[in-house]
Amino acid sequence: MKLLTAAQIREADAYTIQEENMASLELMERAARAFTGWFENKFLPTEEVFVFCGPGNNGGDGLAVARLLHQRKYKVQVFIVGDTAKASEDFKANLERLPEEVQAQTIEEEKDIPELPLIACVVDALFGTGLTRPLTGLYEEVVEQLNNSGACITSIDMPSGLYTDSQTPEGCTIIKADNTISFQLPKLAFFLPQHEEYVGDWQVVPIGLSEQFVSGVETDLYYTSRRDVQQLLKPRRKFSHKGTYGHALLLCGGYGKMGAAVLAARACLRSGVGLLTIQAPSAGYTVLQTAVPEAMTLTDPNRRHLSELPEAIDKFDVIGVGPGIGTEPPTKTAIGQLLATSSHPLVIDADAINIIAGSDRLKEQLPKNKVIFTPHPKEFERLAGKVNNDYERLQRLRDFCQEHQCYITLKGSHTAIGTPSGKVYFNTTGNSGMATGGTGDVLTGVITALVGQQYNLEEACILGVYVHGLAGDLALRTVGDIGMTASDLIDHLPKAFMCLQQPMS
Ligand SMILES: NC(=O)C1=CN([C@@H]2O[C@H](COP(=O)(O)OP(=O)(O)OC[C@H]3O[C@@H](n4cnc5c(N)ncnc54)[C@H](OP(=O)(O)O)[C@@H]3O)[C@@H](O)[C@H]2O)[C@@H](O)CC1
Ligand SMILES: Nc1ncnc2c1ncn2[C@@H]1O[C@H](COP(=O)(O)OP(=O)(O)O)[C@@H](O)[C@H]1O
Ligand SMILES: [K+]
Repeated sequence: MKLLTAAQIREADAYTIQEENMASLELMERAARAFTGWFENKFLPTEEVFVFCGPGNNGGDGLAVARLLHQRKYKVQVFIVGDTAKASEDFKANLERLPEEVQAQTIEEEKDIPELPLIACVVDALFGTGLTRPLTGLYEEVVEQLNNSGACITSIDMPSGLYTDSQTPEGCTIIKADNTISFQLPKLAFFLPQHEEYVGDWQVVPIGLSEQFVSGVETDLYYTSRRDVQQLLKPRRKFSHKGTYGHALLLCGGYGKMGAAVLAARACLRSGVGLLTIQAPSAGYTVLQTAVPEAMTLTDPNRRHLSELPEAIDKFDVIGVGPGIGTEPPTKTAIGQLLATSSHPLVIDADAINIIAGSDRLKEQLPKNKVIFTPHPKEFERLAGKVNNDYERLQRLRDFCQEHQCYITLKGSHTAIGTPSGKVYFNTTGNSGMATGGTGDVLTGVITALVGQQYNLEEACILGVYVHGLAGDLALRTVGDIGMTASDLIDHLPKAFMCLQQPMS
């Protein structure tokens, strides 16, 4: 699914209004109804609701929401901040529609800002996607007081003060929402870790924006929906055999880190690979043969770390390398040989990333359109350099993928997948239970298996990251977030694939 900029969202609104031959006020009413539907499911009508409205259409939404909540028996108070002389037409229309019983006050100076009860329910309708500059003066003061009030804040469309798709200048005041309910499409800002305390939990509610407009609009930013990945999933064929689904090689494990090889291997097998061979330091032989009996095990001549590539490496369809391998000099040499000689797709993780990050020569040797890197942010920084904020990191991700013609899954709460053509896909599955050692090794195994099954590299990244997060979400239901381990993810991979095989309701 596409992510749109604030400017494109404005165009989508205008296009929809024209296409459906309706008044813009009607689209605002739809938005207000969609928001109110979510609100009713979340908060009981016994709640006293304080709606803070700005001068634009976001404020107009707030006024419409206040009216709808009043109709649904909530006790509502409205506060209009600033000068309404400049207010938008739809704001003015909704102000007129506000029933007399709903108290509406104007905040014209600091002393007008109300003191809220200890447990207050606030709707933030100050600014949405039309924000053009940092909040100052009265707006800044209101937002600061709301943030300090301890109120439960729900933002309409955007937390007020946060830029939709570019870096908000340093030190600006922004609403710290508990929930953000966004219209039709999530906004780029929601996917960036630096905005966690402002956006809170976000959800999207549909308002029927023109599908024709959205399908025609140009963007290189996407987020993955269940529907997107279901379309990628390949059925297994009746007359297929293990040779149909690829022979993967994992170069993983080291003395004291043989578990990384076990996790990657078990995840690879649970993701549909036909055959799996692991090459690991000889100290791992018994461990691997015992823990992963389905895999074949080759031993490196070195007892403790990887020092050689296997013979006949060409027979493999894909090679996953990195988890647990360390950065000893013979391992560095082996990684250099791999990059120089391998004609296969490579899934490169962990210490293999660190080794390449430390050598410009190795970076130059990266085979084009054959490599997937799976770094966490620290590994990415080693590979691509330091950045000052999440927007810079995103740009660096695109630049690196384009320069080296590679794929990168930059791991995190919303893993960002960069492609050689400069596209970025944000993942939408996963949870904080996955923030535990070994879950990255699992991802390496999953993606390696998918490449082995002839998914192209872009598909393997998108599907692999999604199903890995989905396994985490399914594990959440059985073991919760605190007790979740990487092995739980592996155990839930089969169920995750089964979920994707179910038709969407
Ligand atoms: N379009 C539609 O049909 C639909 C839109 N919808 C809703 O509308 C929202 C977008 O509405 P919007 O474009 O009116 O922008 P909004 O966020 O209310 O703010 C703009 C106003 O604020 C002002 N301003 C900006 N920055 C400022 C600052 N720092 N400090 C002070 N003032 C500042 C700016 O005036 P300026 O001074 O820049 O001329 C202008 O007056 C969107 O998020 C969604 O909620 C839905 O109802 C669906 C249908
Ligand atoms: N808060 C979170 N929400 C969703 N996914 C997460 C979260 N924290 C970590 N993950 C996922 O868990 C994995 C962690 O990988 P990584 O840091 O490489 O772990 P390790 O090196 O221990 O295997 C990544 O796939 C990441 O996206
Ligand atoms: K808002």
